[in-house]
Amino acid sequence: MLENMPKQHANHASSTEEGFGLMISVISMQLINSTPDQSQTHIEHALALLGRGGSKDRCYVFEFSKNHSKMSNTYEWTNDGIQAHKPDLQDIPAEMMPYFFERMLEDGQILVDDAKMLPESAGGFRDELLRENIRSMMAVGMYMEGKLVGFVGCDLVNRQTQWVERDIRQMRLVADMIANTIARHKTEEQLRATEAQLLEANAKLAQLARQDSLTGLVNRRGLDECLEHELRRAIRAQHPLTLLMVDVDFFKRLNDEHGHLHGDEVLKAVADILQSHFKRTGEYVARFGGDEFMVVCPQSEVDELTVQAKKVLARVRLLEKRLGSPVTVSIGVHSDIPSATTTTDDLMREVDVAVYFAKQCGRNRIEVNPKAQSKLATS
Ligand SMILES: Nc1nc2c(ncn2[C@@H]2O[C@H](COP(=O)(O)OP(=O)(O)OP(=O)(O)O)[C@@H](O)[C@H]2O)c(=O)[nH]1
Repeated sequence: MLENMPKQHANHASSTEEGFGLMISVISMQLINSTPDQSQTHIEHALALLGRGGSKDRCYVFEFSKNHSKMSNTYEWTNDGIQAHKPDLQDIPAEMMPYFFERMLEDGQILVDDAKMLPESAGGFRDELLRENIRSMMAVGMYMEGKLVGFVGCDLVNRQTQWVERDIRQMRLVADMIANTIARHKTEEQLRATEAQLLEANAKLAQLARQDSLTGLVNRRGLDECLEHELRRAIRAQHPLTLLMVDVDFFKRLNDEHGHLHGDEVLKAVADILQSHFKRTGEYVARFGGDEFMVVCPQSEVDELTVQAKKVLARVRLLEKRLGSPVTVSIGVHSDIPSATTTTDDLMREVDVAVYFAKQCGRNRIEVNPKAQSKLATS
């Protein structure tokens, strides 16, 4: 839109009320539609239009730190041949220009017709203007919710003017529009940040809801979801889905004799052993309940898994050395190439049967569900 306004019209646009009205409506349209990521371009375009329209040499926005102890030049437009100062004007401390900060905070504006005429008390401020060859300058406060947050200003370099009421009025209008735009962008950015934090917190909660806090394994709820997913895949692809149920032997007695904390250590150690054995893509280990674990292995053969399960039995027995109490587990294995009507409950029931056999046959052993053996043998 600004680009559509010819430069010769933009120049001196504010010299008539009509021209100024047009300039304000162009600036307003662009700022209303701008988003936080376009803020730099749109606000600097607004400053350019203000500068060209009012024959200024430099127009800028400064923003104060929260406690008004510092200010930084955040947006700047300079006319052809005029040096830009934005990079040098960052984090300027109030002590460097007490005169300027006091005036701004008290009056909400500063008008300098001739920098050379500034009083001695203007010290650092006057030096800065003269260093930049600025003769006349004007700055008008930007307010958000009644609080001074910065200012919009302009300079004349190597030339001088007598500011009139109309100049101030025009600058105040632009300052209000820019302040509203910055405030809106800040709110939008805060909203986006809050939204991102909420999404992250929700994802974390969802993960926690599926995790067993003692062992860090997937919990029963997570297992149900994963198993459902794997079952559907196995049905579609007609490949075997194998489950191992691992149950610590005489765990109640172990708790009673060595204490609950010791029992927890045993559970964590068994979880670690299982995780280190079943980590092929698609395999996962879950804590099913108190002292029961479930291992889900898609596309694996029973023989292959039985070899792994034997290694697990051996490693669990070795825990006695480290933990000081004898530990063994019983493992039930069930495998099926599921039909369209197979459910996760069917699979769990059958693997439970297998672990029951293992317990009945003396514990510290592996039993494969006979149904799995016969079905796989005939498939
Ligand atoms: N330390 C500890 N104990 C738990 C936890 N969750 C469940 N338990 C205990 O685990 C024990 C499970 O006992 P049972 O189901 O009787 O099984 P078991 O004593 O291992 O007997 P078998 O399975 O027949 O060998 C119960 O005493 C529960 O209180 C836990 O998070 N930590």
